[in-house]
Amino acid sequence: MVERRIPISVKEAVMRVMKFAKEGKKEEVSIYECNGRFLCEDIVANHDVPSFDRSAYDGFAIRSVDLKGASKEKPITLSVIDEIGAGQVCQKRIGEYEAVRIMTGAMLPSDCDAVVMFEVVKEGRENDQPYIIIDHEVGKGTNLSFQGEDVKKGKVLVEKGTKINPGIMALLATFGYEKVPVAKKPIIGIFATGTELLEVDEPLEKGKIRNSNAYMIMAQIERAGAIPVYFGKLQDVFTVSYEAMKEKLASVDILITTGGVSVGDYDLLPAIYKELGAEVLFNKVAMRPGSVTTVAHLDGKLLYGLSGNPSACYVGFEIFTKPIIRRYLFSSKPHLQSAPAILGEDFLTANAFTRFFRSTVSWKEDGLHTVPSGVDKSNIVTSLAFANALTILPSNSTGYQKGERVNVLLLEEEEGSEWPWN
Ligand SMILES: Nc1nc2c(c(=O)[nH]1)N[C@H]1C(S)=C(S)[C@@H](COP(=O)(O)OP(=O)(O)OC[C@H]3O[C@@H](n4cnc5c(N)ncnc54)[C@H](O)[C@@H]3O)O[C@H]1N2
Ligand code: MOO
Ligand SMILES: [Mg+2]
Repeated sequence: MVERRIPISVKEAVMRVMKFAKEGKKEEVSIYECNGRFLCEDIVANHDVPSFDRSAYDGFAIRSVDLKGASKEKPITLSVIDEIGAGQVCQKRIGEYEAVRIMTGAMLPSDCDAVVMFEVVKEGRENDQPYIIIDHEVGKGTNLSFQGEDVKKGKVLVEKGTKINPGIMALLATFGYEKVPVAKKPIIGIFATGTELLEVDEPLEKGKIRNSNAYMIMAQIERAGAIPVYFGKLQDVFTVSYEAMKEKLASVDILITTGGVSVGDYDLLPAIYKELGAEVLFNKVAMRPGSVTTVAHLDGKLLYGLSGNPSACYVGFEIFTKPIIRRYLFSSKPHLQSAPAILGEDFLTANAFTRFFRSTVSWKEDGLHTVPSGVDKSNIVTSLAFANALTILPSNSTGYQKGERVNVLLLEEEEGSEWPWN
């Protein structure tokens, strides 16, 4: 008699996996190599930005008090006693009715409190001494960029676990991070199991298929921020598969297999977990696709038995493996980001299990819309190419109608969610 498996809810299954979530190791990499990596420490402003008051325009630094009462009828003349470009510092004292020619970004001389742009003054020269005539009052602080206006020292700017993007690169450089503290990428091993599998360079044969899961999972691992190591495919032969898994487990942080987790005669993973002495966290989840997803635990390492069916394999990874990788990368929002969306098509079949249909979401005037990205069956591979979301349809007996509000999990969004399963 075949083993009867009792399905547990997706939420329960994710909770069981997340009990093993931990922050990974840290390393420092050159700023040249950190784009796309995940910060393992918060980035805190270690000084004010800007760190001095500076001119926001090309013009003249003045003392606003000198221009009190200036008007068209009563213009005021200031003697220009120095000139500074960005990076230069004025060494002179600026006295009554004196000004300094100043360029954008240059430090405001300490005796001045405002800048007037070139465009609004009249320039002249007498006895080789330049002067300016101004016909209006200028308020204190005009045309300045103030110390700390951008950010004040001590502020937490970017939290650990955030993926470094071009804007964060600018912050790292601003605060002098020549070396950047990032999470070490976990190493995820992959075996594709199945006697029917051909490698990508092999011609098709009767009864055989090309192994697509390994390449898909490698790309999903990279998208999650980890390093995939593909150990090749395994025939459905117990001793060979067992020995190979046992050997490679030592060299990885997580081991993924695809296929062989259901109840078929050649589904060997349940017996392999037993022989390895691994604790199986679950082997049936009330979800489709991916109901056979199995996760086991051995000596601090997780073993993922993802389904052989491509769509089930894909979804199993995104729901159960990605958050473990993201926690490893220090994220406090490790799960896929969830968002409300409007169902773009009827989905009228009853669901005994929660359904995650591979979807294409797009913005319209009234919000995010979701439509299937292809046929909704777990053995389908083509729908995956166009999926940028998984639409969650909780189990019900009536199905769902076009226009209904649903939740989607966004596959490409960098910022995840803390817990999308409530
Ligand atoms: N009696 C039952 N049969 C099945 C059940 C069940 O509950 N009772 N569950 C079904 C569900 S649901 C799924 S999903 C599949 C899961 O099968 P396995 O995870 O055991 O995977 P395999 O049997 O090895 O393969 C399934 C399918 O996927 C193809 N495959 C396998 N590896 C790859 C690969 N690397 N690239 C592309 N395609 C692959 C394989 O050829 C099979 O067609 O079980 C149902 N059966
Ligand atoms: O695990 Mo299966 O994907 O539910 O079709
Ligand atoms: Mg099977």
